[in-house]
Amino acid sequence: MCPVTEDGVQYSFALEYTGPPVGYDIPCADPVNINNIPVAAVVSDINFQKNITLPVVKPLLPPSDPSKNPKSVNTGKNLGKDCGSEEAVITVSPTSVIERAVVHNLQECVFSGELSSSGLLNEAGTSSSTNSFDDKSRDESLLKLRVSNELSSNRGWESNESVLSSADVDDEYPSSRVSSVKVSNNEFNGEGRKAPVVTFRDIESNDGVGDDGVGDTEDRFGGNEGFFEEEERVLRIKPEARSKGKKGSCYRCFKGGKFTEKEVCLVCDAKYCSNCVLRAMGSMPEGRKCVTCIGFPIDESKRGSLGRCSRMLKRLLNSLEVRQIMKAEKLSEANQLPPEYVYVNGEPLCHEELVVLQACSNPPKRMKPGNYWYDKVSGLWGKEGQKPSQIISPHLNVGGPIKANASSGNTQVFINGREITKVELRMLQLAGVQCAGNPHFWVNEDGSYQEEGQKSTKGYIWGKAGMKLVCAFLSLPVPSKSSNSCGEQVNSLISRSVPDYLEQRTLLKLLLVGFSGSGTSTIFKQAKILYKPVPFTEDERENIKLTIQSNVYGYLGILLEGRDRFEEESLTAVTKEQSTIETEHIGSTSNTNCQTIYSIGPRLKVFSDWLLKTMVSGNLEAIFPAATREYAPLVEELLKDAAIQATYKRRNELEMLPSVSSYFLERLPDGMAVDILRTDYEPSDLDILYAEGVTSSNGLACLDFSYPHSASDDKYDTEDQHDTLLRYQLISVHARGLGENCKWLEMFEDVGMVIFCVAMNDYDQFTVDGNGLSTNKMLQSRKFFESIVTHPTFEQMDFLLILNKFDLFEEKIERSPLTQCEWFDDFHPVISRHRSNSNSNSINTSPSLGQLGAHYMAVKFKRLYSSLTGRSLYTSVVKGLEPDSVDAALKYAREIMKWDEEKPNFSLTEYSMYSTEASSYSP
Ligand SMILES: Nc1nc2c(ncn2[C@@H]2O[C@H](COP(=O)(O)OP(=O)(O)OP(=O)(O)O)[C@@H](O)[C@H]2O)c(=O)[nH]1
Ligand SMILES: [Ca+2]
Repeated sequence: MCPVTEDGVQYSFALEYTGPPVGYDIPCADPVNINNIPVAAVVSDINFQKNITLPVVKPLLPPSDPSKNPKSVNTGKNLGKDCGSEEAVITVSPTSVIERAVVHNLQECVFSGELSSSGLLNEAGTSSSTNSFDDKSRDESLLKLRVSNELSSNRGWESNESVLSSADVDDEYPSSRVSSVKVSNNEFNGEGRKAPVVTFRDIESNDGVGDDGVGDTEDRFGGNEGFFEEEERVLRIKPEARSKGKKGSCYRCFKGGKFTEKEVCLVCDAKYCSNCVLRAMGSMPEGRKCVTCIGFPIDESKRGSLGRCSRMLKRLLNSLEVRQIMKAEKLSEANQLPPEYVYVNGEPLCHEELVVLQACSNPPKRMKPGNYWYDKVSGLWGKEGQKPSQIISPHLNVGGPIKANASSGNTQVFINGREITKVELRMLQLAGVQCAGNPHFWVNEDGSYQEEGQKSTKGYIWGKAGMKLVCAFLSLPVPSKSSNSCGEQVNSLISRSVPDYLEQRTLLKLLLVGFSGSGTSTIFKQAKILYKPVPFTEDERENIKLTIQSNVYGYLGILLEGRDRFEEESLTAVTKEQSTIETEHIGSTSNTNCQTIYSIGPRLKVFSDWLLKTMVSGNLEAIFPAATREYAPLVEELLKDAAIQATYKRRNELEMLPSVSSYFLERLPDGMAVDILRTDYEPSDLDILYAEGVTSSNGLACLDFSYPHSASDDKYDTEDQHDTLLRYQLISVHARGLGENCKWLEMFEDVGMVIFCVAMNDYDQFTVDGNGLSTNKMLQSRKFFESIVTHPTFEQMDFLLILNKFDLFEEKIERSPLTQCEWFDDFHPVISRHRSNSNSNSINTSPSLGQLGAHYMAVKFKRLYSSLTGRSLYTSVVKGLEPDSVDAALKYAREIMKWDEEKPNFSLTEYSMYSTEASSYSP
C-alpha cells in the first residue's frame, strides 16, 4: 500500500514530498474526515460468533496547522467523494438525522476494505514506520478523534438510531456491531514515546454490549466503565455541525448572516441566532451545547471560553440563570480537560497525574491540551519546544523524565539536563551567572544553583536585585512566592503563564516611554482606568492612599516654606516702613510683635517648624503614616489657617509646588485637602489619576488589557469580534529605568510599537542636567527621543509620538512664545483673520495658536524622525488628564499596528498622510 520507489524509499501521506519530481504516478488519496465515520454509531442485534476478528483500521493522522479549525482539514466532501457518495452531512438540529445513504456508503468504505485499497487508511500500512507523524499531528488528531465507545449516551445519535439501524445497514454490515473504538498506546517513535492509535476493540471484550435490540441504548451501554483499561484511552466522535443554510446563517432557522450575533455550541460549533439559541440549547445543563451535544466533550479550542458568558445570553436570560449555566459549563464532568490530552515530557497523563498537577500548591495556569515539559527539580514548566512559562510546584510525579531538547534550546548551556533557550541564557547572564564553557547547571526550586559535579552552591539565580524585573521583561517566570519589589504589576506579568497559542500569537506589546515629567504615568493610569474593569486592587488603593497623603504633606511643606518666606518678606517690608517712621519719630518699637497676614500662632509655628525640619531631613516617610493619626487635627488647623490660605493664593510664586497639587488642595469648598489626610480617606480613580508617584516607583509598569468593544467599532469588520480577543500589553518604562545609553531597551525587542511621550509645555522649562548645566527640557526630551528611535533594538519599529499636556501648552503659548526653545525658533505663525478660508467645512475653525503650535511641533518631530530613520512618525496630540483623549491615542496605536499587518497594501505617502491627519487636535 505504501508506494515504494526503486531505491526502497517509502512515501507516506503525512509527509510532504520535497524531493525531485518522480517519473511515475503516485497514488493519490484524499484525506478522510474521521469524525464523519460513524463507525461507532450503531449497534444492531445481530448475533456474532465469538472470536470474530475484525479488521484493525488505524486512522490517517493528517498533519495540520493548529491555527486552522481542525474541521477544515478534513471535509466531508473529500470523504464523500472518496466513497463515491454525496457529501456527508451531519446536522445537529434535534429533528435532523444522519443521511442514510451517506452512512451506508461510509460503512461500506470503512469495512469493505475499499478504504485500505484506496489508501485512505494508509496509516495502517505504515504503522511500522510511524515516524512519519510528528507530535503535532498526533495532537491534532487526538483532538479530532472523538471516537466514542458510548455514543449511545448522545441523544443526537439516539434520535438517529431508528434510521441508522434499519435493517439494510445492519444486515449487510455486521461490523456496525462494533460500538467502541479504543485507543491503545503503541510505541510511537524511536524515542519510546507512547502514542495513541485508534484501533477497533475486539468484539469479545464488549460485554457491555447486549443483544437486546434497537432503541434500548441506555441499558446496552450501562457497563461502559469496564471498557477503560489501563493502557487504553477511549475517545469519542463528537458531532460536527454543518448548516444547511447559507454561510454564516443560523443553524436552526437558516436566517441571518455572518454578522448576526450568534451563540456557538461548545461541542459541534453550531451557531444559533438569538431567536433559536434557547430552543437549540435548552436548559444548558452543561453550558452552551446543543441539546444533542450534551454529554459530549467540548471542542478543546473552545476551552478558553468556558464560563465566559456572551452578551447575547446575558440579554436572553436573567443573571441568576446565566451564572448557573456558566458554573455548569465550568464544572460539569463532560467539560473537564481529559488527562490524556496533556503530555508532560512526552508522556500522556493519567487521571491521577492530572489531579496531582492541578491540585498542587502552584499548578500550571490555564492548562490546555498539548505537550509540556516539566523540570521536576526546579519546577520550571513550559510548552514543548518553548522557553519556560511558569515555575510550578517541583517534585511532582507526573510525566516522563525531561529531555535535553524539551525547550528546543540551542545554547549548549544546560539546566537540570535541559538545554536552555537563548532568552534564558540572557537571563542567566544578567543574573551574573558564569556561562562560559557550556556549563551544565543544577538549579533547585529556590533558585540556588551549582555546576554539575560540584558540591557548592554558587548563588541564587532569582536572588539578585532586579532579577524579577529582568525576568518580567524577558517574559520568563520567577518562583511565585517571591513577590515584592516589583509589586502587583510585574507579578501579574509573571503569573501570566504563557497562554495558549492563540493568545500568545495575539499578545501585542506597546512600549510607553517618555522623558521624566512627560506624563507617561498619567497615560498609563488612564489606560488602566479605561480598560480594566477593576483598575486598582484594594492593596493598590491602600498604597496609593499613603502616596497621596505623603504627597499632600509634601505640598503642605512647600506651602509652609512659602509662608515663612512671605512672612519674612512682608516683615522686612514692614520693618523698612517702620524704620522710616522711626527716623522720623524718635522712640522705637520692637518689630518682633509685628503680625502680617502670613503669620501663624505660636503653637502652629512650633508644629510647622517641626514638620519642615522633618521633611528637610527626609524623615517624613519614616514617621508617616503614623503622623497622620497623631497630627491630623494640627494639620487640619494649619491648612485652614488664614496665613496658609493667603500663601496658597500666591502659589504661582512657589516653584516647587506642582500644578497637580491644586487638584488635591482645592478639593473641598473651603479649600485644602483636609479629608485626604484622614485615615479613612479612600482615593477615587480620579485622585489616583492625578496622584504623582503612584505607578512607577520602580520605573516599570505593565498592563494587560484588551480594547473594549465599542459601538463605533461596529462599522469596521468585527468578524467574530476578533478584535476584542486580541490581547494587548502596555508597558510603561521611565527614561531613568532604561539605564545608561538605554541599555535595557533591548529587553523590549518584542514590542509591537513604541509610544513616545513628550510634554508640550516643556518648551520653556529648564532643568539642571548632570553636568550642572541648565538645559531646555524640550531639548532633553528630543535627545532622549533620538537615542530611542535610533536604538538598534527598534530598527523598523513603528513609533507613535504623543504630544502631551496640550491643555497646559495651549494656555502657556498665549503668554510664553514657543521660540523660547531654540529648536522652535522658526515658529512664526501667521495669525490671520482669513485663515479660516483654508477650512472650507466651517467658518469658525480657525486654529488657535495652541493648535498651530502643536502642528508645528509635530512636524518638527516628524522631520527629525524621518531624517534619522527614513520612515514616518505617527503623532497624536493628547491631554493626559482627559480619558477620551488618551483613549483616542491608544486606539490610534492599535490602528497603526493593524496597518502594519497590511503594510504592503499601503504606500508610504498614504501612511504619512494618515499620520498627519490623525495628529489632529484634541477637542
Ligand atoms: N495639565 C496636565 N497635566 C498633566 C497631563 N499629563 C500629565 N500631567 C501631570 O504632569 C505630571 C507628570 O506626569 P506623570 O504622568 O507623573 O509624568 P511621568 O512621565 O511619570 O514623569 P515623572 O514625573 O518623572 O514621574 C503629573 O502631575 C500629571 O498629573 C496633561 O495632559 N495635562
Ligand atoms: Ca510621575
